[in-house]
Amino acid sequence: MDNIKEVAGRAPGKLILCGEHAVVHGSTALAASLGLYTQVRIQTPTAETDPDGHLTIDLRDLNVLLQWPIQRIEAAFKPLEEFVVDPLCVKSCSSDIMQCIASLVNEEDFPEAVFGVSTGVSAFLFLYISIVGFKSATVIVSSDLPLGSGLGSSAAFCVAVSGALLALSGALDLDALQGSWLSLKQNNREIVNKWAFEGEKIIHGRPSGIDNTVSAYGNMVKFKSGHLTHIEHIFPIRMLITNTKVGRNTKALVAGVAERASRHPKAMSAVFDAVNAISEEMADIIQAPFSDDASISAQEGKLEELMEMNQGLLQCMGVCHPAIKAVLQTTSRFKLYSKLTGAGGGGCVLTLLPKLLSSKMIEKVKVDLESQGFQCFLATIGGEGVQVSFQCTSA
Ligand SMILES: Nc1ncnc2c1ncn2[C@@H]1O[C@H](COP(=O)(O)OP(=O)(O)O)[C@@H](O)[C@H]1O
Ligand SMILES: C[C@@](O)(CCOP(=O)(O)O)CC(=O)O
Ligand SMILES: [Mg+2]
Repeated sequence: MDNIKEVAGRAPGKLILCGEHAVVHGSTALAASLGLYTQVRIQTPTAETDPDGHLTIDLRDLNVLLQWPIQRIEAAFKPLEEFVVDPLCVKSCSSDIMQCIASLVNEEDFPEAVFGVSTGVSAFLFLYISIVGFKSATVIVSSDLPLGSGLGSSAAFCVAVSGALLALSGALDLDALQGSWLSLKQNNREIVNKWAFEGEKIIHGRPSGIDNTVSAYGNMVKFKSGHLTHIEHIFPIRMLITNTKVGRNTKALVAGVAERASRHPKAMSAVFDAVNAISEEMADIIQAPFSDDASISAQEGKLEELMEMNQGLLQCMGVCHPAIKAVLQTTSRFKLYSKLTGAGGGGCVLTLLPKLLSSKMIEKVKVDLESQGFQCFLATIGGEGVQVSFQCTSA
């Protein structure tokens, strides 16, 4: 019998092509996975390497290392009369559970620069204790994604953590091949996605579920009121991603849009309806057949117009930022169309790069944006969703 020595999970970030924020209020949105991943490695110690039992989490991107004795975690959860550890029974983090988690997290003195880390740590502890219980482990998290920039790092974190923990618990139906990344079966993706959504709730407050869904399933999805439709994405889409490097927090931005919607219910409902129509049209264009460069250019022209309209409506929702406007102005000087992606308020902006745009011109746009202090990159769109891998030792 083999003993699991290390389990890893990895999950991609995402681009929202259309419909962010409105999707929280029931509109359709369109998103694609990104070829940038968050990786979570879980090492299980032996009685010799950790005789007293600890849970250690090493958040490499934030330079934060936390450790709790397992007994301390058990003591924190003692007030809960019934706390069920069951990887197959997905539950929400109740206020009682959150109080126990807060008693552990509040003991930590996070540096000011990593404000926001406590919600990620709380989500991690909730998932860990719910899925594997009061067991020792060292968990190492690292990501290719910029955190808090609209590319779904929170969802990639929750999906990768859930995938790795479910694999460790034995709840996934896998043909374990050591060392290689394993794709999950549909029913396994579903349970990873459900747990990740519960984690994302702790980080976002009121998530739509689109980010964790596209991270779990990969490729391109259309999403509305919790329902996912896979999009056949044969149309070639190239996007330049520009990170304004203005930090922001999704939870606060989502709450701000909800407040605006409660102040102006009729006007905002019209805004959300318009976004719904734009997302539906965009999905149709992406799935429509195309024959030659001329038909591609015609479809790109429509996508550009829809992106411009979506950006205008995001401004109506109050989630733009002067840095985002600076990116829009710069790219429009090159006759390119852009929109913010994710929660806005800073973060990343997408610019559609038409198929016939030369690499020399793309370079010029990048140089201009980077001279203003922004960071530009191209990334592949529509890759694999969550994957797991194992390293075992023979007992
Ligand atoms: N690699 C990571 N390590 C630790 N925490 C992470 C990581 N990725 C995401 N998080 C958590 O997610 C939060 C950022 O989520 P959010 O504000 O939704 O932005 P986004 O999802 O657009 O990156 C961070 O403040 C942190 O709590
Ligand atoms: C604003 C929203 O539509 C997307 C947020 O994405 P991100 O956390 O900024 O990557 C919120 C959601 O759908 O849960
Ligand atoms: Mg997020």
